[in-house]
This record gives sequence, C-alpha cells and structure tokens, in this order.
Amino acid sequence: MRNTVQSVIVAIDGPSGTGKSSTSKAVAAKLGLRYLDTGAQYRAITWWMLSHGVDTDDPAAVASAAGKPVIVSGTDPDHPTITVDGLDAAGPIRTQEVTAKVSAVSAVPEVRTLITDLQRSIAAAAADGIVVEGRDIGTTVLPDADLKVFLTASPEARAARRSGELKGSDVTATREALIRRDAADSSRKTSPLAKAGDAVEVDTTELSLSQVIECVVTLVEEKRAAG
Ligand SMILES: Nc1ncnc2c1ncn2[C@@H]1O[C@H](COP(=O)(O)OP(=O)(O)O)[C@@H](O)[C@H]1O
Ligand SMILES: Nc1ccn([C@@H]2O[C@H](COP(=O)(O)OP(=O)(O)O)[C@@H](O)[C@H]2O)c(=O)n1
Repeated sequence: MRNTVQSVIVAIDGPSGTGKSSTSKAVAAKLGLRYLDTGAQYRAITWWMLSHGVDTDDPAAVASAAGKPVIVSGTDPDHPTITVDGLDAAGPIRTQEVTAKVSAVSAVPEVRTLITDLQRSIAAAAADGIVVEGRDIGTTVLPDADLKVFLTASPEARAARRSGELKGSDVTATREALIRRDAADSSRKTSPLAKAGDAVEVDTTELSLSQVIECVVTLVEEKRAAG
C-alpha cells in the first residue's frame, strides 16, 4: 500500500542514451524511492528467448513462449538486480546480441502485456514510491504517475555517451544502431516510445548528468510540495 504523505511515483521515458538509467537511479537514491529499469526486463525476456532457441524474428513463437521465464527485479537504487528463472541476468542482458534483438521481442503485444502487469505490481508494492524508467511508462504503464519526465538528447551526444561505455566502439556505427532501435521502438503498434502529453521534456544534450539529476529532484520536490 502507498504511503500517501511521502509516496511519489515518477515516470522517466526517452530514447537510448538520454540518461534515463543514471538519472533515475540517482534521483531514487537521493529521495529514498525504489528504482525500476524496465528496459532490463525486456532485455531479460530477450536473453531467455535467445538462450532457449526461440526465433526472435517470429512474433508467434515469441508470443507463445512469453509466459515461461520468471523475471524478478530488485528495486534498491544502490544495488538494482535482475534474475531470470533464478539466474543473475545483469551481465548477459547487456550483450550486443540481446541489444540487437530486444526491439523485435518488445514489440510483441503478449510480451508487453506480461511485462506491463509485472511493472504495475512492482510499482504498487513500493510503499514509499518509485522511479520507473523506460519508453512507455508515462503513456501506458503508469498513466497516473505523479511526475512524468521525457528525456531527450541529440543523436550525436547519445552515441558519444554510449561509445564511451562500450570501449573501442565506433561512434558512427553506435549512432546508426541507436537511430535504428529508436525508429523500431517509436513505430511499433503497441505502446511505442512516446512522450506523454503531460510529461516535462528535458533536453540533456548540453547538461551534465549532475544537472539533469538536480533538475528532476527539483521537479519531484515541487510535486511533493504541491501535493
Ligand atoms: N547528461 C549527461 N552528460 C554526459 N553523460 C551522460 C549524461 N547522462 C548520462 N550520461 C552517460 O551516458 C551513458 C548512458 O546513460 P544511461 O543513463 O544509461 O542512458 P539511458 O538509460 O537513457 O540509455 C552513461 O555512461 C551515462 O553515465
Ligand atoms: N518501457 C520499455 C523499456 C524498454 N523497452 C525496450 O527495451 C529495449 C532496451 O531498453 P533499455 O532501456 O535497456 O535500452 P538502453 O537505452 O539502455 O540502451 C528498448 O530498445 C525497447 O525495445 C520497451 O519496449 N519499453
């Protein structure tokens, strides 16, 4: 049950490399909220499909296997975890193979229904509130969130950030892969990547990570003061 005095639900959406994970984790830690990385859940189901021989380009095969893996997310912002069938999936879900297939798997409506239900139950169990980050949190998963933020940044800035993480990777290739994934995520029929009408848009291109964190903390505090 939510504590109505302190509890706050924050939805942070946006394309890849805009700073959703880093910002959400830091904001949650600063404000004593739980944290949920919904992209990690879509990556986890994709990893399970790949390791169980499911053809990720066949939506019917993905749909019929979607209910099989058991995905558990730990929501401590200082130590977020993800397991699939009891196995630690934090490392394997970040491989290039999973990154290349996740948009196809996450576009399958049966996958989205299952993962959305899981996300809503995790948010409902967070008594002190939670920061949930993804692509469709403000529009579909938690349309009644207390605060919705939509992060953006130029493709160049996003690619440079991602290439910095993937040592030795080519910025142009990273930029093209990001743009392809954004296009797939934005154009799917079921709950595409989109800014909710009542979301606050923050362009992070020229901002440091600390500035973005400060900006979102201020927005949450303003909401709490108003509520
Ligand atoms: N405003 C920023 N300025 C510079 N680097 C940033 C900024 N925000 C995030 N980063 C870095 O960019 C990378 C991607 O950030 P991340 O939070 O994983 O983005 P997303 O979750 O949106 O894909 C990380 O290495 C992170 O430290
Ligand atoms: N709420 C969400 C979150 C992620 N996703 C999917 O999961 C993929 C991986 O998300 P992510 O947040 O880990 O991606 P990065 O931005 O960290 O690279 C996205 O490209 C989407 O295909 C989604 O469909 N809906």
